[in-house]
Amino acid sequence: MAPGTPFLPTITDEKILRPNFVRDEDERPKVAYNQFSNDIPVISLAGIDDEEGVGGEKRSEICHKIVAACEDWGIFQVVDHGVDTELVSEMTRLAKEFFVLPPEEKLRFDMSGGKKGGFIVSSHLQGEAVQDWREIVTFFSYPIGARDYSRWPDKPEGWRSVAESYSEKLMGLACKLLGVLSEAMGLEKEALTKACVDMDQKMVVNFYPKCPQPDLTLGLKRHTDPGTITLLYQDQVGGLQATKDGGKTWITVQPVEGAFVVNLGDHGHYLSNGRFKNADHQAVVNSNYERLSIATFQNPAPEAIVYPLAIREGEKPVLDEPITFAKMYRRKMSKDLELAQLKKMAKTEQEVLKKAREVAAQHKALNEILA
Ligand SMILES: O=C1C[C@@H](c2ccc(O)c(O)c2)Oc2cc(O)cc(O)c21
Ligand SMILES: O=C(O)CCC(=O)C(=O)O
Ligand SMILES: [Fe+2]
Repeated sequence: MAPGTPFLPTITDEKILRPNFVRDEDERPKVAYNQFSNDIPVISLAGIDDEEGVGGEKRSEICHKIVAACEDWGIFQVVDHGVDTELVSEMTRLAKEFFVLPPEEKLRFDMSGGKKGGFIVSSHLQGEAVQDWREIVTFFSYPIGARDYSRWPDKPEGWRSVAESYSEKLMGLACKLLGVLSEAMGLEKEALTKACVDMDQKMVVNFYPKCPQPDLTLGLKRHTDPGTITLLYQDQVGGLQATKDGGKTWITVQPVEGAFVVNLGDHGHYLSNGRFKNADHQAVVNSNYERLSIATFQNPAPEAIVYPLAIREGEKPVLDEPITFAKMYRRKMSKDLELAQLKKMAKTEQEVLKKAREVAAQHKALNEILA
């Protein structure tokens, strides 16, 4: 590796995890990457476009399943979703090929200096105390007019055209799902997409290399997504975990060939006045296999106003006042950072206290010997 190249999890063969990847005990994985659960429903979308009346029962059955999953977990999987299998496998092939490029090629898109889009180790959040065991490449795909292709990978060949088709198809699928949720809230089909004003879409390709000590770290720490809805394509390795009891118990989502994992983010949660959950999730890694996932985040425009669209009888609004998505996002990110830094300080304090106790015990022992 050229001198000065930053540490990349893809190119190390170290057997001991570096300390900046080691999580506090309470954050470490509790369930194995391949101990799969079927608690998260897998929903076929075949028939979702049927008109009301003849065949309409199929649509209403699908809608019921989606709504129940959103109320229970805020996360579900979809199959028969209409996104071409060939397109998905082309996108995943290119994504895998990107991560095996030499470091200097990936680092042409380095975004650690605060660039909007590109390649980075661990996270979009700079200044986190502990790093995630992942490399990502991220690019902004909607609104189309705002695309900055200079921050999209230009290798492997074909990236741009495949990513463009993939992003268009996923935008369509996301809008379809938001239509279902709008209707479940008693609103017109377009209500949620309209609340996003001009919907943003951002792709994050996550690559989780094999890890020497996977029990000590996470591929992606526990979080909720900030936006409206996220569609995640994952390979068959496994590692996505969800919790609905604040992190006491975790389940590993069973990978399903060709499926998208759909989860609601904070914006979806607030617009439904808390009726639909913002899925609390994380990704764990392992020492046997590398893993790839592609997250498509559907977010409102930064200036879109965030406030519940439907407040049911007897409910209080989950937000005190309307705020813009940009403000909501900034607040979330600075809260996340603050929490991580407080934890780091508390850890340092604990270490200082522990040292002080050890020194005091040594003094006591010495005094006893000398007495
Ligand atoms: O990478 C992610 C994952 C996710 C996220 C949210 C909040 C966190 O504190 C965190 O560590 C991860 O949602 C994202 C949202 C983005 O806008 C960009 C991302 O890269 C991500
Ligand atoms: O890779 C995964 O399984 C989770 C990815 C994720 O949660 C994200 O990118 O926000
Ligand atoms: Fe996520």
